[in-house]
Amino acid sequence: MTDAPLLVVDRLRKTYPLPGRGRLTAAEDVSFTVPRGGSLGIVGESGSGKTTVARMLVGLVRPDSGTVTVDGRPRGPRPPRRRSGRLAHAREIQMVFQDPYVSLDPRLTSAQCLRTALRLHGRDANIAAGLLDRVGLGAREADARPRHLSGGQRQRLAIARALAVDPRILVLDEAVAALDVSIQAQILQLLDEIRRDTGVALVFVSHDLAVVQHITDDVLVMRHGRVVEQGPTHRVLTDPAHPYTRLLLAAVPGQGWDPNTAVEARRTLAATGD
Ligand SMILES: Nc1ncnc2c1ncn2[C@@H]1O[C@H](COP(=O)(O)OP(=O)(O)OP(=O)(O)O)[C@@H](O)[C@H]1O
Repeated sequence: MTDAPLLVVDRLRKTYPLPGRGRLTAAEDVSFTVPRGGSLGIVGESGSGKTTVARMLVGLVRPDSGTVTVDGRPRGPRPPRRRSGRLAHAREIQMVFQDPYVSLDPRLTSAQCLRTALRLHGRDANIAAGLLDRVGLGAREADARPRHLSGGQRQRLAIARALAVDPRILVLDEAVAALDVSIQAQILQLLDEIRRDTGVALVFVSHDLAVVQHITDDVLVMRHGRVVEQGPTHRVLTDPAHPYTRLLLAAVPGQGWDPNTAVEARRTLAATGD
């Protein structure tokens, strides 16, 4: 066990071609670290580049430049060719998406889905029941196919499948955004427990500050592809240094919330060109 960070992301950059000429910079100079068992939130509005960064971490998007290193091992721009290398690569980082429905095989029951993932990674398929139990799914859900599960149950299954691989890092991209608030709270609590029990590190991508508030140690605020602020979540959310972070906080509905204040804050920020 060392004190070196588990995940080191160094100056990731990604551009996409724009229709006609030129390129859009979706991520520019994005750097951060996550300690073993740590949890980092990546927040920002729609289009700020969060998903692009998350996808570069897992290898679904190829960066123009920059590096991702897990436990001292640089991740190549493409998954390794050999099967053993590919499996080891998948064990480093797993991703859970906003809509698990599209990433779950509709033909498999929950138990079959987990057993398949466990076997693929050379693990004991008999621990499937324990994993289902871990995420709060019972015998009925074990035998159900995804279309017969609720949104929250499907997300629990997606988390269990990611855990079946025994990953070092779990990247969750808007993983609770489609769920209603009470189910969101249950899933967030579950993730927090899993982190404490297994030591898996979490990277939590969300447009919702309330979501990262409770389950992340550190937060990174993105705007127009750049990191405008990063630091301990409590500090950033209670004493934000950047006007854009203040704008995001003003936009969170709560007691006494006034949408006009949020709209006005945005106008001011746009006018300063910050
Ligand atoms: N495959 C692509 N081709 C071209 N442009 C893209 C592509 N993927 C993303 N973009 C653009 O890159 C920018 C960042 O998108 P990204 O999805 O990373 O943002 P985001 O913060 O995750 O937003 P959201 O919360 O809406 O998903 C956006 O302007 C988006 O239109």
